[in-house]
Amino acid sequence: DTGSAAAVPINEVDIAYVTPVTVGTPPQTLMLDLDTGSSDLWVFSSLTPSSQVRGQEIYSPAKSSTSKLLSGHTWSIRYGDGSGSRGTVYTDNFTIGGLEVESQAVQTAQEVSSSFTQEQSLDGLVGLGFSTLNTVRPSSQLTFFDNARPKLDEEVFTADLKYHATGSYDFGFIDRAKYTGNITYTPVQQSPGYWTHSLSGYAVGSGAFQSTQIQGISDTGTTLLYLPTAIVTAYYRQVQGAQNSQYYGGYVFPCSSTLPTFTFGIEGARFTIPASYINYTRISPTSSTCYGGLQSSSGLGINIFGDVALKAAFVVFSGTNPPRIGFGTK
Ligand SMILES: Cc1c(C=O)c(-c2nnc3c4c(C[n+]5cc6c(C)n(C)c(C)c6c(Cl)n5)n(C)c(C)c4cnn23)c(C)n1C
Repeated sequence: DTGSAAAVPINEVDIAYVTPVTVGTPPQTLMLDLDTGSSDLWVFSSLTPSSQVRGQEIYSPAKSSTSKLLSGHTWSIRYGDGSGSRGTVYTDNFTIGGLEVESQAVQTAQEVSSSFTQEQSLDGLVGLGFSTLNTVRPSSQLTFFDNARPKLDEEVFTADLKYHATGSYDFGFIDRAKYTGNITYTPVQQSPGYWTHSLSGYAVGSGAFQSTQIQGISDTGTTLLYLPTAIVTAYYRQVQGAQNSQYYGGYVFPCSSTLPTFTFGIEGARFTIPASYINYTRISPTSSTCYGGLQSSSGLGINIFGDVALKAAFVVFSGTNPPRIGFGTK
C-alpha cells in the first residue's frame, strides 16, 4: 500500500505545515502537523475543555463506531518551545492520504497549552519519530508509520515541504517526479528516538565549503534551522546590520538586507537554502526589522534541521534496518 497527502503551510511564513487525516467511522477529518521530531499522535477532542478550544476541529470518539478506549492509559508531552499537552488514549481507524491503519493509538487531549489553543488551524500532531519516544503509559504506543510499515510497498515516507506553497508527504514509495538526480543517503542513529544524522559541512553564500561533521535531527515539526553558534555568527557576519538580540531571542537584521544563501552537505551532495528562506519574518507586521530562519542551537543541546532546511530538499525517511535518511535535489 501507499499514501500521499498535502503539506499545507498554516500561515504566510510557513510556521508549521498541516496535513488532512481522517479518524474513526464515519471518518472525521482533522488537519494535523506531521512531526518527525516527536512520536505521539494527539488530537484536539471532545475531551478537551471548551475553554481551550478556539476554532480547531475535534475528534469525538463517541461518534465513531470503531473507537475503543485504551483504558488506564495516559500521556503527557512537552515540546522544545515549551508548549505541551496531555490526556487519554483511544484506538481507532486512522488514514493519511488513503493509507489506513486500523486501531491506531489516537491520544485525545484533556489539556493543551495556550500556544496550541491560539493556533486555530492546527488540530494536533502525528509523531513520525521512533516509537521509543512515545509518552503513553503504562504501555507506549506505535507511530502511524510503524503501524503502517507491514503494508507499505517500501518502508519509507518522504517529505516534500515547500516555501510559501503546499507540498506533500508520501508513504510507502519514493516519487521520482519530486526530485532530480539521485537521493543521497546517510546513516541515522536512532537513539534516543529522533532522526539523528550528520551534515558533512556547510558554506555561507559563495564561500568555500567547510567540511565538518554536524550532528543533529531532521525535524519537520520545527520551523527554523538551529546550528552551532560558530556557523551562525559566520553567516550573519555577512549581513549588514545583523545582531544577536537578547530582546528578540535570536539574530535579527534590517528587512532590506541582502542575505547570503546557506549550503549544507549530506555526504558528498550539496543543498543550498535560498536567502529568502532565511529572511524569515518581520518581528512585527509594521517593523522593518526581520528575524532570521537560521539561529544558534547553543543552549538547546542539539542541532535541529527544521523546515527552513528541509524545504530546500526532497527528504526520504527510510525505516529500513538500519534506518537511514536521504536527500534529493528538487
Ligand atoms: C528547541 C526548540 C524547538 C524544538 O522543536 C522549537 C520549535 N520550533 N517550532 C516548534 C513547534 C511547532 C511549529 N510552530 C512554531 C510556532 C511558533 C514559533 N509560533 C509563534 C507559532 C504560533 C508556532 C506554531 Cl503554530 N507552530 N509546533 C507546532 C510545535 C508543537 C513546536 C515545538 N517546538 N518548536 C523552538 C522554538 N525551540 C527553541
